[in-house]
Amino acid sequence: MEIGFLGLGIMGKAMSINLLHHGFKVTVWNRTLSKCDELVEHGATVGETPAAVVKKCKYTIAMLSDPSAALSVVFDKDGVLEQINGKGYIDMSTIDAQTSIKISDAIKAKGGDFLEAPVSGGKTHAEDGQLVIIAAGHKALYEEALPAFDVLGKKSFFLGAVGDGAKMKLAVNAVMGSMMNAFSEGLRLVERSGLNPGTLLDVLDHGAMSNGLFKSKGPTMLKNSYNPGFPLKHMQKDMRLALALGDENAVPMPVAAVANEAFEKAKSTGLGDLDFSAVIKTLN
Ligand SMILES: NC(=O)C1=CN([C@@H]2O[C@H](COP(=O)(O)OP(=O)(O)OC[C@H]3O[C@@H](n4cnc5c(N)ncnc54)[C@H](OP(=O)(O)O)[C@@H]3O)[C@@H](O)[C@H]2O)C=CC1
Ligand SMILES: O=CCCC(=O)O
Repeated sequence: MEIGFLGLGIMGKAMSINLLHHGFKVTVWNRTLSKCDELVEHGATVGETPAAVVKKCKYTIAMLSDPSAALSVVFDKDGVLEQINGKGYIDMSTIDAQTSIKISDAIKAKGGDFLEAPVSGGKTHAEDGQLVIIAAGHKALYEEALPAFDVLGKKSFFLGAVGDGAKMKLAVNAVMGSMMNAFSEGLRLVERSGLNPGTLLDVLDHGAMSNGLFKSKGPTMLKNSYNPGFPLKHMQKDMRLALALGDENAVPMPVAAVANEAFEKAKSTGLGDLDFSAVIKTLN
């Protein structure tokens, strides 16, 4: 089956290569078109615009940076809406529920089907097909997309109405952003107390807080290496959107609010394009 793929950043590139390696025909588009070249080497075809991709494919996946990018690709000239009649559109970007519903309503009004399917898991999970997919929206489209989701991820959830997947993803990242700040403080505390931060990783790993995040980010943070797996600017976007969701639901989120401030500070000092673990640098 031919799948369209819009957005070849860190995640989109890994995900579309994975689909190609598993025998899917993939037509790609990226705002910076030159990024499609590497995908062509893996067997992809290039569409000149989002509309051209949608026209060619039964369903199209998008993996874009933020709500404004997600809206632009759908609503702008040569965008998804122009060719969506009778087709499926699956937005896997991390965006807020309101944006997702706006996209869904427009697509349905033009005769298309919509599924939101944000993911938990980062670059290496995308490369290894180990993402966790948190879908909501058109159930039949979810079922149709399962062969692709089975390649991209290790587990897929279907939560129901459009917006519910987006909200769940924001809750997951609110926890992750808060954990990263607590972890950073622990590492600095141990270091400044004259202890070996490597030992902290070991102690944590043998206790109740052993987890994949500390295991994957701890060693690179000790090497002061912040090549972006998950860009810090996107984590700050997720914290901002999660806090707005908290506000809508009258949920106090003091821990996430402080974590958001740390990511905001990191962004304002030029760390936005580094991995989100670079937030530890705000503690220098
Ligand atoms: N990295 C990670 O670990 C994870 C990321 N996510 C989420 O996935 C999404 C993508 O993340 P990631 O791949 O890391 O991000 P990147 O910054 O690497 O890629 C962003 C993509 O969005 C495109 N884009 C940005 N603005 C626009 C616009 N106005 N119009 C069209 N395209 C645009 C970029 O195009 P161009 O190349 O032209 O700039 C690029 O293809 C985000 O929502 C992120 O929160 C979810 C789970 C994990
Ligand atoms: O949204 C990004 C999540 C990154 C991860 O789960 O490793």
